[in-house]
Amino acid sequence: MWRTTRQWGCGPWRIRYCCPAALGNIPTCRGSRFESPLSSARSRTQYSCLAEAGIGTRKMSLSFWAILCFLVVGVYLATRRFGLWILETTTSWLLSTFNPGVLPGGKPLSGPKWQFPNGAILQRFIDGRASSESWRKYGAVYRIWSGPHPEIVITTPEDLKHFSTDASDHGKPHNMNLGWFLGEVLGKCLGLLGGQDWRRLRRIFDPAFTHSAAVARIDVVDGAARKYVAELPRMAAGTSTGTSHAGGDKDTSPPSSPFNLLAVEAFTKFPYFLTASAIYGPMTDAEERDLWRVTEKRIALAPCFLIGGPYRFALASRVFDRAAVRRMREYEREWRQYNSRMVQARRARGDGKAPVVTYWEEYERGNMSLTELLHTLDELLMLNLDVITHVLTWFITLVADHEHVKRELRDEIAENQASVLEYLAKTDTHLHRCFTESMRVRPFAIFTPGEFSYSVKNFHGVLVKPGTQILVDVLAINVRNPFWGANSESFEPSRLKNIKPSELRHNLHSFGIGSRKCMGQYVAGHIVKALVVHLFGEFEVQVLDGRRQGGDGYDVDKSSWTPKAGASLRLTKRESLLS
Ligand code: HEM
Repeated sequence: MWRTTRQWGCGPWRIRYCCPAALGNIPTCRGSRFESPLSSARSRTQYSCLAEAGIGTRKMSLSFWAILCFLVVGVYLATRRFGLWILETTTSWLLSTFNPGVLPGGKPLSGPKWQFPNGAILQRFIDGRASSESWRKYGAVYRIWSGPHPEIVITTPEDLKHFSTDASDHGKPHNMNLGWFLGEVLGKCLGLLGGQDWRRLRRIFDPAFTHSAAVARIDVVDGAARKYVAELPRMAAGTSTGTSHAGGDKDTSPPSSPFNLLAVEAFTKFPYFLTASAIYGPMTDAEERDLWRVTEKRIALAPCFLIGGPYRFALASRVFDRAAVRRMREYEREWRQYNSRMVQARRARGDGKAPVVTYWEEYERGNMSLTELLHTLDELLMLNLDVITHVLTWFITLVADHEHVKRELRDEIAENQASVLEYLAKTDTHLHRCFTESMRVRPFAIFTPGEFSYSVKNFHGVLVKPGTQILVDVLAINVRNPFWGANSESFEPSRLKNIKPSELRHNLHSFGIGSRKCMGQYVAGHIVKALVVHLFGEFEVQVLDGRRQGGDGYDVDKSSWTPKAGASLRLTKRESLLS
């Protein structure tokens, strides 16, 4: 029995399901049938009208529900199909209208649409090579988005030259335009600071990485490379790919030659621990193990830097992914403790000259904060782990895969066997040309991290606002640039023989521009070249797997933000070229 009127819907769609009170009677209502306790004709008439009205209402309610369902399903499907498109199109329009990054008097600017949830960050870092190619359609200067921030991409040597004119005064945007999560790990490192703060930190950290400091350590680097290469057969026995060519069950004894290695697996730790020893001085096995343990925690945080969305904001990160924030805080704590322990150990063994001790003293004197120190140490080690591994894996893969280049390198190594240390420091050698050429064709970042000028920049008529981040499309400069000729994509170190360094300034991007050039370039160069010399001096190295059918393509390891060589190599011991 109904005692009250029931209604669904609203406005014209409001339907009375059963309305006895309107007639002053109380019918019993069973299902959709009305049964009246009254028997008069009037009552019957009233009830028959009501019954008709009930049937009409029922029909109406059925059509209403059908239409409503249709609408709901339609909106749902349209949202699924076009919601993202609507969101991205609206956001792109809003951003390019209210935050264009360029001044109205100049040429208009186009570029790829803003993409959910972080602009073009993933395409830029994870799929840089394909993006650089597909974004060519936007012209010589175009705009991409980093979250809500406009970033202007330049692609020609003329614009790079113009951008470099005030390079010494370039600034860096807050947290590289990547948001809160990255800022908590790296926001105060020297590479992300500008102005006086950058100058202050660079003065503190520079001395251990100058050209002369790097040359003074070259014997350490050479000795470590020799030892590492000698250990490779043993290491191969313990890795997933380190199988002896002879086949058979895997055992842990060094494989008989030849044996196979994955380039990324085999050549990650060598440059890492050598860079670490440039900061901490000689390290024990336990210290290396501890460092690698903290590093693994840090590696696990890296995706949160690029995904964007909630990770751009403190509160949203905490709400959306509390576990990631907890892991980040845990890493912070362990990184601080690790460095503090290392300083104590150096002081205890009387090694006051280790750079880490000097850095710590600067912190104790108040010349930099603990956050600046720890973030910069992270930059030197953790952030650059991917960079230097990238360079090394491509250097080895490309040389191994070009017979004439490899032959020339072996001959040169043999000629220089009596003076390897001087050989490693030289820059007018085939070895150095191979190093530069591999960075030319396989840059670690297709788009530079970026920086901004404090003055208006006019690129092909586009007037970029001061303070807007500007990126260089490295592939456009290093490869598509007419300066490099028709076969610019191929790995041909001899092409560098007759090019003056001044000509390379705006036609090659390898270690950055102006006074913000890479601080670790000499140390990194020696490490990478030393390993290559000993590797090719002791082994015949061939690319076993990872070459794409046709052309110069190779498999790429995309497990991190730099696209490292994904090749596996076959190593065969040969008569040593080194004394
Ligand atoms: C062969 C390997 C390396 C290459 C190709 C390389 C390349 C670069 C590039 C292109 C920049 C400029 C980035 C920008 O535009 O903001 C840079 C900056 C920097 N690099 Fe490297 N890098 C390498 C290894 C290293 C290593 C091993 C270290 C650590 C010791 C290091 C420390 C730095 C620092 C501190 C900066 C920031 C400089 C500043 O802003 O003043 N790099 N590097």
